[in-house]
Amino acid sequence: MSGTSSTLRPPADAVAPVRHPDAPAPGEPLGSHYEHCFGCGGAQTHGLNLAARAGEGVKIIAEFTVQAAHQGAPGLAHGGVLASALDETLGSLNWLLRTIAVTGRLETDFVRPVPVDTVLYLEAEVTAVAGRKIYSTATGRIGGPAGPVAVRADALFLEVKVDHFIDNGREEEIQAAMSDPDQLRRARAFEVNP
Ligand SMILES: CCCCC/C=C\C/C=C\C/C=C\C/C=C\CCCC(=O)SCCNC(=O)CCNC(=O)[C@H](O)C(C)(C)COP(=O)(O)OP(=O)(O)OC[C@H]1O[C@@H](n2cnc3c(N)ncnc32)[C@H](O)[C@@H]1OP(=O)(O)O
Repeated sequence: MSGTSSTLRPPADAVAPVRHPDAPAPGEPLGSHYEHCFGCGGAQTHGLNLAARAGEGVKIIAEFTVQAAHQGAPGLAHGGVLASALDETLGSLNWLLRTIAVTGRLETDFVRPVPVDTVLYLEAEVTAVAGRKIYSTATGRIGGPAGPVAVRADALFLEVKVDHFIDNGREEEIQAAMSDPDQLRRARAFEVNP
């Protein structure tokens, strides 16, 4: 069973996404946007350690290897972890638009079980933009980049200002991030007019 709810269908006045001229070149690794990010941060022992790179157009390609710490049923990846991998890949599209956006809605189809040690080959693409709304879609394949689809998702991201994090994040981490020049540099990479 699959399907997408009407809130994830772009409105009639939506426009095609535009890759920002200063976006990372196709093939370029994106690195982590925040070292403590569960999805891409190197400082998270049980995180996904998802490695993403820019694709052509407004596309991202990423890989994630399912670890024993990611199990739900014996020897199988937890569905929430797989949804996180899709969410992280979709979130990485921000690098190509140079926009800061957060997930508003994420709809996931779990098509095939994904065993521990499996490499999930992920691809995400922005399909349309309408004002602050960014519509995107992603797949996760197993057995190789052209293997069968195991998971897929459609999403709506909402553009936000950096204040979204400053106003809502726990004080301790916000202070640490704001006093880290490397973190500020990464945050600026998402802003059109840094
Ligand atoms: C100095 C420190 C800096 C540190 C930062 C460093 C780096 C960060 C930079 C970039 C981050 C980059 C990458 C991140 C990568 C991966 C992470 C994965 C992504 C995530 O994991 S991120 C976490 C999960 N995410 C949230 O934590 C969001 C919580 N949430 C909210 O914060 C609000 O909910 C928000 C902002 C989403 C909306 O709030 P809002 O007030 O701005 O907007 P509003 O409600 O007015 O809606 C406007 C129009 O969107 C429609 N709309 C809204 N929500 C909708 C929904 N859910 N479904 C369908 N339609 C929706 C309305 O219906 C209306 O539509 P219309 O205009 O047609 O009426």
